[in-house]
Amino acid sequence: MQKLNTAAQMRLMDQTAMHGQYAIAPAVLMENAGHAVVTHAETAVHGWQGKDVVILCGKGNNGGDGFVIARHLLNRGARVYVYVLGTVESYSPEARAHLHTLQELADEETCLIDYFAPSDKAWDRLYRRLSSSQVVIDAILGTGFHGTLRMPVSRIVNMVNEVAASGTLRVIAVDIPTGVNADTGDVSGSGDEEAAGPVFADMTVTFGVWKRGLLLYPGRTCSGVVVCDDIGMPRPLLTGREDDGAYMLEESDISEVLAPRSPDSHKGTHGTVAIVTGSSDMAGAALMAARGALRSGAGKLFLRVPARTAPYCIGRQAEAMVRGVGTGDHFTAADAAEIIEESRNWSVLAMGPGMGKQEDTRMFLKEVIAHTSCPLVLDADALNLLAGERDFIAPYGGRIIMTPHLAEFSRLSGLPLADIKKDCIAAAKQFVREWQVTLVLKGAPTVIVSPRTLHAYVNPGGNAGMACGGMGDILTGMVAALAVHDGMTSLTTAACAAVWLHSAAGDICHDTYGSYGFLPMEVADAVPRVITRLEDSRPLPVLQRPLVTEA
Ligand SMILES: NC(=O)C1=CN([C@@H]2O[C@H](COP(=O)(O)OP(=O)(O)OC[C@H]3O[C@@H](n4cnc5c(N)ncnc54)[C@H](OP(=O)(O)O)[C@@H]3O)[C@@H](O)[C@H]2O)[C@@H](O)CC1
Ligand SMILES: [K+]
Repeated sequence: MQKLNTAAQMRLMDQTAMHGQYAIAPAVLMENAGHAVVTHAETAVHGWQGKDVVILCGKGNNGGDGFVIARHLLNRGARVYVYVLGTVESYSPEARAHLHTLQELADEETCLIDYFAPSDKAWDRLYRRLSSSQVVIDAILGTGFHGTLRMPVSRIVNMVNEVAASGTLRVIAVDIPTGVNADTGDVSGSGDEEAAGPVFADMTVTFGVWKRGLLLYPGRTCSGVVVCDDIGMPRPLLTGREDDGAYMLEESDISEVLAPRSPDSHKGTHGTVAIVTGSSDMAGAALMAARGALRSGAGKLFLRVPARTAPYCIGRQAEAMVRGVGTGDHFTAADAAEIIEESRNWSVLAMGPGMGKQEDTRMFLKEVIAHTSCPLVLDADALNLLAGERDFIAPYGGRIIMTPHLAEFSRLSGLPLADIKKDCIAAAKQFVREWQVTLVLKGAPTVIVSPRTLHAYVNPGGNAGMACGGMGDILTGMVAALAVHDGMTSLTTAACAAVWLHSAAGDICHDTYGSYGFLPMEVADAVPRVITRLEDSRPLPVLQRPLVTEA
């Protein structure tokens, strides 16, 4: 799991490293940061030897990193053209010290320093320099960026993007591309066509831990390949958990919690999953949720649909035990007692996909939520029906996982879509604080929030081919099956595992089909392959390791 920090958390981390108990000299961290960029980017630019490199150094510490980078590039045989956008006096002591060293190395041949003062001539010179170079280092702004890029930075960034678009210039961003908000992934110029956009980098070398903006869209599209270097930060600062924590899920997090099946297990051991959903014109949603659960290892699967929907479901998924409930084409309050009674034998109950938005289905739903005791997964129409029902839901929140996509989340929470998109982690946390449920906010990326810790877990996987009706229904079934999987310590853990497996299965389909036309059922069918891959990569427990290995 990788920590995802905000700019403020990064500042605190830097301050603690430098001025707290660890007392690391500020110039040392900057030195390590600059050196890290040169090292990590070397392969991406096919070696520095003989390269012409433009280094754009802003007036903050991101610019200071640029001075260090210039020095190391000289040692590796590059020619550097350093553009200094601040005044010498305005730099921090450590940046000024590194600039001083660079000034001592300046010459006409390999190390040109340009104290950039905008004029027609200066713009022209910069454009020509960018056009004749192979690499540009974006050390203009880092975590200190806010708002919309101002002159002269805005014009410099436009120029970099224009020249890079011709394909001859590689763009390496220092810490985060200039113009990307480190907290939210929002970018300069979004929603304002007149304003300058952010730098579009081929690679970003980020320091200490990931910044949230590198993973959240649209910032993610600007970051290229991201490499994180610890730059020698003390380990407790890199791994410590913060109150307002956010973390990026990794494969190892999931393989850790997906315990291997015991050889003497049976279907009863692997959870009895119930899916109570569907309506007459949406039987497919119920079937897809069922397939998601079955492909994720549900031991037994009960599918309960409205009576008139049942003929469309019976026999379509042979492993599911299907029965119609009531007499109509949607659930009504009168159907609740039957489901509540049956739920005593179920380990988990999922509701919502294709359920319809009838008023009496709302009554059904509330009755079932209030009178069952197993974990509940609520998706799609269940969420539409529960819009604004915070006070009703919160007392049951500890056993509820809600899985809205952005539009459902907007209806449910009452938050405008634009605000959610602007800072989806903050919106998700605020919601969980109030509703007390485990939240899976589906989107690119999907964010999971725990009601116990309010930590947010961001899933980096998945692809545009998954933007298709039915993908969410598959996930609903997967979340339900994993909620009762051995080894899941909480509903949040199960939700994280399901989301990660779902996207990894989607990525397998993407490898086969590309971004168009693979089906939700195919994603479900790829899940066992992902689980097998995880099992194969898991180190054997000590007792299962062979004592003698043959040479
Ligand atoms: N020990 C450490 O701390 C370490 C830090 N490190 C490095 O420091 C970086 C953070 O440095 P930082 O805090 O100095 O901020 P930084 O990103 O350089 O920018 C500040 C300048 O941006 C300007 N500015 C803001 N918005 C703007 C806009 N819209 N348009 C135009 N200008 C705008 C703002 O101007 P102002 O708005 O204040 O007038 C201010 O002058 C971090 O990303 C990492 O690279 C590493 O060396 C490791 C050790
Ligand atoms: K930068």
